[in-house]
Amino acid sequence: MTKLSVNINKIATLRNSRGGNVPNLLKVAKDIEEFGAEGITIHPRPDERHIRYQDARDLKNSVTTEFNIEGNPIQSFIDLVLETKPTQVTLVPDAVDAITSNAGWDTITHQSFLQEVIKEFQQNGIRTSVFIDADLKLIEAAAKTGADRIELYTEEFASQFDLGNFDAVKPYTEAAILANNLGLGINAGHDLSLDNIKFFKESIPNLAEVSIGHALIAESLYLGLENVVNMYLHRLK
Ligand SMILES: CC(=O)[C@@H](O)[C@H](O)COP(=O)(O)O
Ligand SMILES: NCC(=O)COP(=O)(O)O
Repeated sequence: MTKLSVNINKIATLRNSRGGNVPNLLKVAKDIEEFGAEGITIHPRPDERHIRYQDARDLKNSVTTEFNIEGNPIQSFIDLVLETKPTQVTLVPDAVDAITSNAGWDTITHQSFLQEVIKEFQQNGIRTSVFIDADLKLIEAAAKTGADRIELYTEEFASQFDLGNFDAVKPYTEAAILANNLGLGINAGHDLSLDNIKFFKESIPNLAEVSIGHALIAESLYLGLENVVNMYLHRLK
């Protein structure tokens, strides 16, 4: 079974556009859990344009499913994660001014840095995951960082799927087989949607978790949040 973790960045974006507390991020997260999602993901960015650092603290006291915090391990992010102690931290090498995540880690170049931060998170009881492209050399190097899991960066798959190029999943399948052999757990995310999730899940052996935000919230505008969460759960069975 693959767990669904809903990324609520877009709920915070909507809230921040008016400066008040509508929609209420904590209530939406609670409702998403009640609708059946197995996790809540946030990706605070240094400019706090959507998720604020205080949101992470508030959510820690309220989320009862798996809590996943994603981000680039700059010192303020490391401090926030060590303070809030989520279930999982997903390390993403996003530039400060990136509109959204646009690359996975070079686990060869940054191996010793990753080893160091991963060790610190693990010593604090936090599961670690490394955002990564479906590249076998980088997956091998990811295993050497000591990470518990990888998160496959699925943007390339999603854009090729939209074009009807279903073979684009092959590198992800191969990456997952290698990761399984190396003892790494497998997560995935970025641009996954109701259209592509079933095919992706069926192509990836032992897919532990997907985190989905942008498409899920957009789909909810038409279909409703509860329906959409359940449609994902159905496709992930
Ligand atoms: C790592 C990843 O792919 C997601 O966290 C994505 O970057 C969401 O962040 P935004 O909502 O800021 O686009
Ligand atoms: N880790 C991926 C994530 O949390 C959501 O990405 P997206 O669905 O907003 O592209």
